[in-house]
Amino acid sequence: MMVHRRLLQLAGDVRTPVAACAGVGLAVSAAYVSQALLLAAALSELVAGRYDAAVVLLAWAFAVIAARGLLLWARESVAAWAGALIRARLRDRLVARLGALGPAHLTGARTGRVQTTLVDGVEGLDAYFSRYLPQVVVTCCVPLALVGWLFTVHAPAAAVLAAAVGGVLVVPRFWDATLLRRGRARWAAFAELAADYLEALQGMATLRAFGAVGRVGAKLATRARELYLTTMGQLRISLVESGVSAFFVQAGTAGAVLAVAAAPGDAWSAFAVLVVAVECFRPVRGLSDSWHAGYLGLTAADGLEELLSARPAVRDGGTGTAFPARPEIRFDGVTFTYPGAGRPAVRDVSFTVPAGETVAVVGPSGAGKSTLAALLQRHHDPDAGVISVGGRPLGELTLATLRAGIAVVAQDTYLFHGTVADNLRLARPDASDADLERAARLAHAHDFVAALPQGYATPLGERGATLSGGQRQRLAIARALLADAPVLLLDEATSHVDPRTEEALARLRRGRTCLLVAHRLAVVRDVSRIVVLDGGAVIESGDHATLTAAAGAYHRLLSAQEVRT
Ligand SMILES: Nc1ncnc2c1ncn2[C@@H]1O[C@H](COP(=O)(O)OP(=O)(O)OP(=O)(O)O)[C@@H](O)[C@H]1O
Repeated sequence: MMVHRRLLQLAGDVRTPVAACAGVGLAVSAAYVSQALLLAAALSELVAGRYDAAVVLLAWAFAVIAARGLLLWARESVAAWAGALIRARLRDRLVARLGALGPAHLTGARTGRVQTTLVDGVEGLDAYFSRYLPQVVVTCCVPLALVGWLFTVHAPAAAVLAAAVGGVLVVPRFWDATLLRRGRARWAAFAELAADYLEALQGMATLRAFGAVGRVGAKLATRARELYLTTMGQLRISLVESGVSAFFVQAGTAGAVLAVAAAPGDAWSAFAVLVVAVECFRPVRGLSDSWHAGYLGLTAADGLEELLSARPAVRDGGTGTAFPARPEIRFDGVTFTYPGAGRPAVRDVSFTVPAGETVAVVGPSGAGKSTLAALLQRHHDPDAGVISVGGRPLGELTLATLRAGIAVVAQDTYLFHGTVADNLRLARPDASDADLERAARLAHAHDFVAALPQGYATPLGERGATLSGGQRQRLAIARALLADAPVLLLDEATSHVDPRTEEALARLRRGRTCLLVAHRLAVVRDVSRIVVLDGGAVIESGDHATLTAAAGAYHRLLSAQEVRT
């Protein structure tokens, strides 16, 4: 019986559908038992020569058979309904959990593993909760109830059956720990294989460019073999379990017959023992039939445990729901080290972005620019120092308020597999078609969108694969315009842009407090102040003119880039 602590906890979330499946399962068992006992009673009446009574009992038995047909149909329908409900509830819960964990979790975990949990894990749990767990309930209730009743009819046979039922329920438990261990190994192998496949598909162009397709194919084949070996290991355990169960079922039935032979009673008790010996093991056979459902659920438990017990990088403990209008942004002595990293990514960083103005953070690769952007969005919290908007520390606002107050335009825009309109409405689901067009016009995106085969209703393909980088970025600008957030974060968004995109970006910045992160100084224009970051620390700050005149780090960075270009 594959029951796992975490799966039982999760069952609490889907108590009603699981209880409904178990209820119908018990009703089906009751129908089997009633039919068998009616037949036993009819046979004993026949032996006694009371044919009329036998006919009435047989008629009842046929009625029960018809009712059982209906109950079996109901069991399938309820299992399908419960499965759909369970899948939806679990996915909602897991997706909400992923949302709370944020990008900080996804940089630590392999996307393929998370995807395996969300898709295969949830599918596995559907069958576990809608079929296996209800059958566990039936298996625990029906044999015990039947054997208990049989003690009132034929005590010696009941004692033999009680021992066999005890054996079938208890002895296989000795293999549970091994089964769980092998299940974990199998899930780990399965999730790693899925993650490797996803990575190989996503990086196919790079693999081909470096002639590495064959090598990666060989690695995938090794992984697939590991999965095969762990699956076979688990199946071997299941065969031992099935053998032990089959032994107790056969031995119990034979022992009950021998007990009747040794102490024969009337015809009714003999027939009753025979039918109970069959019926009390029927749920056990049903549980063996659902073995695969139990096994899938058990193996998925670890992936779910990993996801559900992961702690979010930041706590959503704020209560403020009003994002300040035209706020000033302040970084005050901010220090942050990534978990597991040896040294801080940013150290004692202090600067201010005045309300409605733009400040650029520049610096070489690894200087800490993206880390500051991530801290502003509270993907992480600083270890020391405070970041505030409009005088309020970020932690005072709810995460939803904070994120609604900051619009982000990055160099590499993520577009989803939907239409242009769907992607724009990500920023404002209630935006009208006219709103979309207005934002797209301001972002200089309308003309190319209108030229697409279905205009705003054109599907964009995965990650917006059917558009150029510049077109994707203009859609991102339109999205940010629609969001109408008071704070703007431009993360390398000004690099490699054409003049029309630059004009759209300038329009977007107007009136908003903007933090502009840039690697190349040539793209930093029209900003109030430049903060030069190196090795995680602010080494200089000022406007273009003073920094150039100072001939310091900014000057050296500028000269180096001019030489390179
Ligand atoms: N998830 C992470 N875990 C551990 N260390 C990280 C992580 N992300 C970044 N770092 C480290 O933090 C430091 C700052 O990185 P960051 O990405 O902020 O630099 P950057 O200035 O944005 O660089 P680039 O211009 O190349 O994007 C680097 O030393 C980097 O290796």
